[in-house]
Amino acid sequence: MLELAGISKIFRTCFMGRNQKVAVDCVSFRLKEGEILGLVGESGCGKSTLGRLAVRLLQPSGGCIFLDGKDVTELSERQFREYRQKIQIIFQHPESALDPHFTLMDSIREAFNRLSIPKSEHQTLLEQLADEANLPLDIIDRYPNQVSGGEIQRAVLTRVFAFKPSYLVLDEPTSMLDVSVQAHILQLLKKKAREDNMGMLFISHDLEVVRAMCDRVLVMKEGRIIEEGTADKIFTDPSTPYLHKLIADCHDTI
Ligand SMILES: Nc1ncnc2c1ncn2[C@@H]1O[C@H](COP(=O)(O)OP(=O)(O)OP(=O)(O)O)[C@@H](O)[C@H]1O
Repeated sequence: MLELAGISKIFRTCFMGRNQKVAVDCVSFRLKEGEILGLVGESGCGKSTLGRLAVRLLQPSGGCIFLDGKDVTELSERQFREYRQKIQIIFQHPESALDPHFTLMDSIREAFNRLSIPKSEHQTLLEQLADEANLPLDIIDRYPNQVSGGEIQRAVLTRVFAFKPSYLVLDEPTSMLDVSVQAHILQLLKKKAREDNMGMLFISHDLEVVRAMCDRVLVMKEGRIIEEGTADKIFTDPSTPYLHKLIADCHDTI
């Protein structure tokens, strides 16, 4: 279980930190292994900040993060290293996750090396992971600028799957991809959640996708969670005007 308890993030935004922005305001939720939890809300409400807090890319201003029962909030970067593999994040712009000077294979191999996987096992493991992520092996020696956005995202997934994470934060993972590639990657993620019991925090503007993907949904407004429920309940019976408007705006853009 990944648990965030009363998590806040305040950004100090000008000289001497005199201006401040409360991006996340005392948010609590639990994510079970194998569960896909959606996070929706208007632009700027704090979704990405919350995702980054969950994987400790940002240090919270208050509250606690528990990973499988262990309080990891105050662990140093070195102490957190053993947990880092358990919780991974995938961003909207896949190219930002890969070094442009590395081939796709170099980036994947770097994960194998971090995991101290013997060289003799690299090829078999690569074939297995690339197959899962639908990454064609004939493009593996190319650089990120020589492949499509969908192929980069598949390479990112191959790399991330190598860590066998228990939890994955997905921050708009397919919004830059065309619709057919998007559908394949979403299917793949759902299969992974179910078969490998991976818990996923799925951040998206696309409420249709959230409805199709998620078991439960959190609705965020101005740094707080204002509504929470099963995907069916949230979308068929929204209880706040804010969520009504989000749903209506989403239909208008389709
Ligand atoms: N490093 C930062 N310094 C100062 N303010 C920040 C920083 N990062 C985010 N913010 C502010 O915190 C608020 C929440 O930002 P965040 O990116 O989490 O929103 P979001 O819901 O993910 O938005 P979007 O859907 O547009 O990506 C915004 O007002 C943003 O301007």
